[in-house]
Amino acid sequence: MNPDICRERENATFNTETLTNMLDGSAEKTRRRREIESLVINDPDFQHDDPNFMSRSERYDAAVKKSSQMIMKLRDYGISDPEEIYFYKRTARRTFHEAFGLHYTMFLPTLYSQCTPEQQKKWLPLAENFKALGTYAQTELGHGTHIRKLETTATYDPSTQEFVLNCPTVSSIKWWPGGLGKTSNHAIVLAQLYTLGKCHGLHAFIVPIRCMKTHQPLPGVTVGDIGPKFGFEEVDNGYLKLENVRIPRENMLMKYAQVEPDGSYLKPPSDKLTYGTMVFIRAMIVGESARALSKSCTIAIRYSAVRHQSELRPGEPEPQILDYQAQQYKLFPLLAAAYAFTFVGQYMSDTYHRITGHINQGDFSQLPELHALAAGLKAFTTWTANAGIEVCRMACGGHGYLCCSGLPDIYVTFTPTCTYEGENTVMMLQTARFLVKCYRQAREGQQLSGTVSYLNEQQRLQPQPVSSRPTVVNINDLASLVEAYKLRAAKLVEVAAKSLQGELQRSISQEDAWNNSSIELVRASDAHCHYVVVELFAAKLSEISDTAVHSVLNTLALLYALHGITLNSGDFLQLSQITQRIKALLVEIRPNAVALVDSFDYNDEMLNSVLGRYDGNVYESMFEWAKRSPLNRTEVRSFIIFNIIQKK
Ligand SMILES: CCCCCCCC(=O)SCCNC(=O)CCNC(=O)[C@H](O)C(C)(C)COP(=O)(O)OP(=O)(O)OC[C@H]1O[C@@H](n2cnc3c(N)ncnc32)[C@H](O)[C@@H]1OP(=O)(O)O
Ligand SMILES: Cc1cc2nc3c(=O)[nH]c(=O)nc-3n(C[C@H](O)[C@H](O)[C@H](O)COP(=O)(O)OP(=O)(O)OC[C@H]3O[C@@H](n4cnc5c(N)ncnc54)[C@H](O)[C@@H]3O)c2cc1C
Repeated sequence: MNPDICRERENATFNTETLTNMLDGSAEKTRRRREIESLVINDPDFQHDDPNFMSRSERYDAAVKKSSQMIMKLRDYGISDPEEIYFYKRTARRTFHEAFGLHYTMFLPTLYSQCTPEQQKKWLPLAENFKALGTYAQTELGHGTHIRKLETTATYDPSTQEFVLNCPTVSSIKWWPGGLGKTSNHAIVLAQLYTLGKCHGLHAFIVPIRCMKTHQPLPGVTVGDIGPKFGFEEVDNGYLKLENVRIPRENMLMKYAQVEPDGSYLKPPSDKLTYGTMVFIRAMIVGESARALSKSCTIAIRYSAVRHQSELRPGEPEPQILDYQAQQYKLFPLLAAAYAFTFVGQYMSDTYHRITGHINQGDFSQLPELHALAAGLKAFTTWTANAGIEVCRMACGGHGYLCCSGLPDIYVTFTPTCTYEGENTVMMLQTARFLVKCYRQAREGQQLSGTVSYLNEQQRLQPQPVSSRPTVVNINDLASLVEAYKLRAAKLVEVAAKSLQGELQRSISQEDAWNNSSIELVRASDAHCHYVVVELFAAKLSEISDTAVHSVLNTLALLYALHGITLNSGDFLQLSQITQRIKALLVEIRPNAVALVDSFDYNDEMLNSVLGRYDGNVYESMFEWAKRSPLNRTEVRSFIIFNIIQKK
């Protein structure tokens, strides 16, 4: 064990196991999680070579094999709890995506949430036993964001009681769905529904695309892989062109909307229920932001504890780079954000399941807030985590640029979360749409609830416009900082609403007024989400009984809130002493930095990082990893180089 990293652990002021148990929910949950992870770690079937040493085809083949093995092994172990399945898979997957990922994350959840009981009876056994292997085909070459303009059509033929699916233009070809290119034999296809000559907008259909016996594309189906990407190399994101493909009427997902045998259309209680799977994934991505950022911080902080470089005081030994204030200022606010997002991810998942429970009982009243919250927090946390992973990589110097550091793979796998499941800017605008509506309701005296109730508070403090009220902050008191973030959010929502109002008074259209206020609208959503994160971090602290853990997390929460003020100082009164306070907090966190990342409890296999190894033996491991590179399997035949030199 590297002596530096041993010393770091000896210096910690709290018990990492206590914090790990808190993050897991209990000591028993930690035990069970580790037990499941060890099933993978000790399984020779999962000890394979680094995908970075493989071609794209080899990576895809390995991913399919691993997906298949996981299915069999989970069955053999009798593991069926979704959270336990997740622990098993994320250990086996390491940083990479699963070949059957979309089947689990979107195909199955769509069947669960949008099939009638009869349809579930038919499709769930097929899907749960992987006879029907599916994906979610919504995006087209011409449209990803603006889904009301998707062009694929599903036209009802009452004479045969079938839908005829077509991609009428090149821009209507389905493009991007994960697992579509080679793996899936079915797809949930989002298409414009036409019946009795009328268009009823976007609906979901189960479309067989490959023969379940031969796996060959079915008649009228052109399908394939879209080619190499920035990352996701083991995933066959694909294209799908449908030409007069006929499916039975019963293949339209009819839990909410129906087409009768005669073609008559029965509308859903809300036309946004078709969008439900997207809200689910957005809500789950918030937790993925926390995991990607916490893994990156684990790697960068452990490495920074064992890396010695440069000279802090002449004549003294080279210090650990973690002792540089600049390195702490890079990493510790990200460590704080990783904890903040861990708590927000738990809150978002709980909120999603609570509200969808109400929706399943027919109460749709909280759907708008759920959509706005999931959209905003998905954008806010992925933008922060995306940038943070790169800061962690660069904080590791040259070795961070090596694939064996794990950071390039974390980055290229995580970065599309800023785009997929709702491009972040578009999501922030969706949240703004909800905030402006709530602001107007508050001004009319309506009582708001949930995460926007602060807009009522600010109205009561009238007549001073929010924007004119000074932000007085007690920088040592988290409650005071939460208030500052609340006031900032209220201020920026008011600024955005007034910008819209001003535009409208110039008698331009609502749409142009909206577009001309987009900067203020996005900033208002960003401020709202930032307030929600700070508020949830503070609320979590009140649940912690262990004083040592409470103290170290309180320090992180103060750092997260104060650092956020310096990043947005234009929105707060710049408090000159904040920087001094941040410096003092960095010093306070320094002895606990390694223990804080240890508490995330990522085993080496899952971390997949030579720099972030638990034992800190970085250099020896880097050398061993490099020697395994395929390029080192053979010596370059000298005459090749010799001939090149000769030709000069
Ligand atoms: C491991 C995981 C791998 C995942 C891989 C990635 C998978 C994917 O990427 S799948 C494809 C994802 N694609 C998307 O997310 C598309 C993003 N675009 C959209 O969601 C929509 O086009 C959107 C929201 C931008 C605009 O939708 P549109 O129908 O035009 O609505 P819009 O006119 O803006 O608003 C109308 C109303 O609908 C509401 N609304 C919009 N979307 C939703 C929703 N999902 N749920 C509830 N309400 C919604 C709005 O709040 C608004 O309400 P109100 O009128 O009360 O203000
Ligand atoms: C790795 C990966 C996996 C994917 N998997 C799937 C999948 O499994 N199934 C699936 O259906 N799709 C999938 N997608 C597609 C993904 O959902 C879309 O790429 C995403 O919704 C963004 O849409 P777009 O590509 O059309 O971007 P665009 O909307 O064209 O975005 C381009 C730019 O236009 C801006 N913009 C667009 N509209 C507005 C607006 N109203 N106001 C202001 N600015 C705007 C955006 O902010 C952005 O800057 C995947 C994509 C990736 C990268």
